[in-house]
Amino acid sequence: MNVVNTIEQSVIQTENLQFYYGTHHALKNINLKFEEKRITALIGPSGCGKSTFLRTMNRMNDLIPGVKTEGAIWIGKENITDSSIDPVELRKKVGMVFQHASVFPFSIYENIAYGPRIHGERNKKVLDEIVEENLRAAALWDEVKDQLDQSATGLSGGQQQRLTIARTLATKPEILLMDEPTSALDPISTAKVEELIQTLKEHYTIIIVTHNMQQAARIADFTAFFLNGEVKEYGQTATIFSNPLFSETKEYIAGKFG
Ligand SMILES: Nc1ncnc2c1ncn2[C@@H]1O[C@H](COP(=O)(O)OP(=O)(O)OP(=O)(O)O)[C@@H](O)[C@H]1O
Repeated sequence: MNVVNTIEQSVIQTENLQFYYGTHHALKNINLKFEEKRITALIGPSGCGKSTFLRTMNRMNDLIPGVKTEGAIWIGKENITDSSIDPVELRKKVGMVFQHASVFPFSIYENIAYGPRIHGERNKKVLDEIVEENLRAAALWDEVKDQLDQSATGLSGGQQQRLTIARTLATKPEILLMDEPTSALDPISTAKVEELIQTLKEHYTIIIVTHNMQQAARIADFTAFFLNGEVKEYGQTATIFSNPLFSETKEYIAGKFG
């Protein structure tokens, strides 16, 4: 089943999206609209296609040999599955945060400044501003402002994840894709990252894969339940969790399979 959200403010929208790993049909006719400056959670059992779907939205799957995408993914008027789209430019607009924080083995400062510098920014004052602005945006500034020259690898797991988010924000994305961003974190770090994600929706459209049902219920405005490569059910999170249409959704949320 495919449910199209009727709200007009969508930033990214898939249309009859199909995805194949060789002969394996991993995504089947996905039609979803993601509303601007809202958090959408993608939930569903292992292997149902959540990560594959997330990766189609910034063309990360292109790197895998033998894959095929059909249908369209619209960002504004652009179909980003089109071969004319530069994936490097696309990934600036559609940033991605992974399960494990991927800090560079450099200083905290350099983790943020590196990207803008390789894109040509040489002015130290401007770089200082970029570092501060993005560390603040990722709710990390107060914790690290006196140790910017120290190695990022010395930070806690939760701080490293927020640093990874700060680095992603420095590319000025519109859309943030998050693939289980807290699954490797302890409960306190998870709470801080969740709080951060909720503040980020003021400026960004966020799509997050999570196996943590409480997390989806806490932070997501909308939820899409994936099953066997299809969107089985989509709607407001409160409705999906309290009054789902399908028994499969209800059973998955209740932890009866997964
Ligand atoms: N690189 C790949 N090559 C071939 N098949 C793949 C590849 N990555 C994923 N698949 C297959 O595609 C299907 C969807 O996988 P995907 O990782 O998207 O699911 P998922 O819902 O994110 O699972 P999980 O919750 O366990 O991360 C699975 O059958 C998986 O085995």
